[in-house]
Amino acid sequence: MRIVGLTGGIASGKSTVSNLFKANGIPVVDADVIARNVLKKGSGGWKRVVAAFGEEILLPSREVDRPKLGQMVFSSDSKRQLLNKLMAPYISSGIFWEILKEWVKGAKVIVVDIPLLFEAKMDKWTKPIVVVWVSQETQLTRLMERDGLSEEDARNRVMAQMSLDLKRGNADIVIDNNGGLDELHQQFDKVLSEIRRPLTWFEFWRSRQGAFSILGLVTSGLFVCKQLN
Ligand SMILES: CC(C)(COP(=O)(O)OP(=O)(O)OC[C@H]1O[C@@H](n2cnc3c(N)ncnc32)[C@H](O)[C@@H]1O)[C@@H](O)C(=O)NCCC(=O)NCCS
Ligand SMILES: Nc1ncnc2c1ncn2[C@@H]1O[C@H](COP(=O)(O)OP(=O)(O)OP(=O)(O)O)[C@@H](O)[C@H]1O
Repeated sequence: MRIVGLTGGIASGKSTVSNLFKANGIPVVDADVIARNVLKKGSGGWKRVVAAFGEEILLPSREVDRPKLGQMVFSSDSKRQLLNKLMAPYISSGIFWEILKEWVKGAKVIVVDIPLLFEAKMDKWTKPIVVVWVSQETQLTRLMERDGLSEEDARNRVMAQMSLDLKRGNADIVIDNNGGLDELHQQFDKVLSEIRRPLTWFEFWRSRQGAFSILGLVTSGLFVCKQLN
């Protein structure tokens, strides 16, 4: 199985690109969706986060007030590190199970959309790594427009992540998303043909089909040995 890493910065266009993958029949594991489930009322992650940050982060419904928690953690490095530490084990195991589900279904190529792929050192598990890159100016403009944030709040969120230029330097494939959607689609078509190229042997053995082939080979090998004895 080929596990493609999709990353970038906040509001650089990862979800826009991952929707294109889905529209082309490639399964996508989305770390933001997994992280949202980790904070669902009553879950293990919710309990740990509420114990650490206090009930002031809860709405009257006792769901986490996400904008309030966001405001807290994106303006304080220590609070953000604490939240990351509490949530990381749940997020990584959630990603693992989602990948396993796709493996069981027999997927040959999957995309994992992880905003903090490099920061969380998960880049070693994915190949190729696709970085959706924009200039900081475009990033701030799109972030402020999409989430209705002030410039200060938008800057805090951008600064909470590794710089997009550094991420670009560690990418196998870069999508420059500063232009319009037409330009993005043109680049995406090239990326799609790149990630659909035939699997390497390593990727094949890691797929469900490969594992069954190994099982078949071992079983027939054992059968032949038994016949010879
Ligand atoms: C702080 C929270 C509650 C704010 O929620 P909100 O709905 O406003 O934002 P949302 O979850 O949609 O995230 C938007 C983007 O923010 C960025 N982001 C989220 N968490 C972090 C973080 N800890 N550090 C840096 N950037 C982050 C990502 O680019 C993400 O795509 C939420 O982001 C959260 O639970 N973060 C911690 C979990 C995490 O690390 N998520 C990233 C998945 S790898
Ligand atoms: N090429 C483009 N032209 C114009 N707008 C775009 C383009 N690509 C993305 N956008 C817009 O920019 C905003 C951010 O894009 P998107 O939500 O895909 O980013 P993201 O990287 O997934 O963000 P997050 O890290 O917050 O999840 C959205 O409002 C989206 O519609």
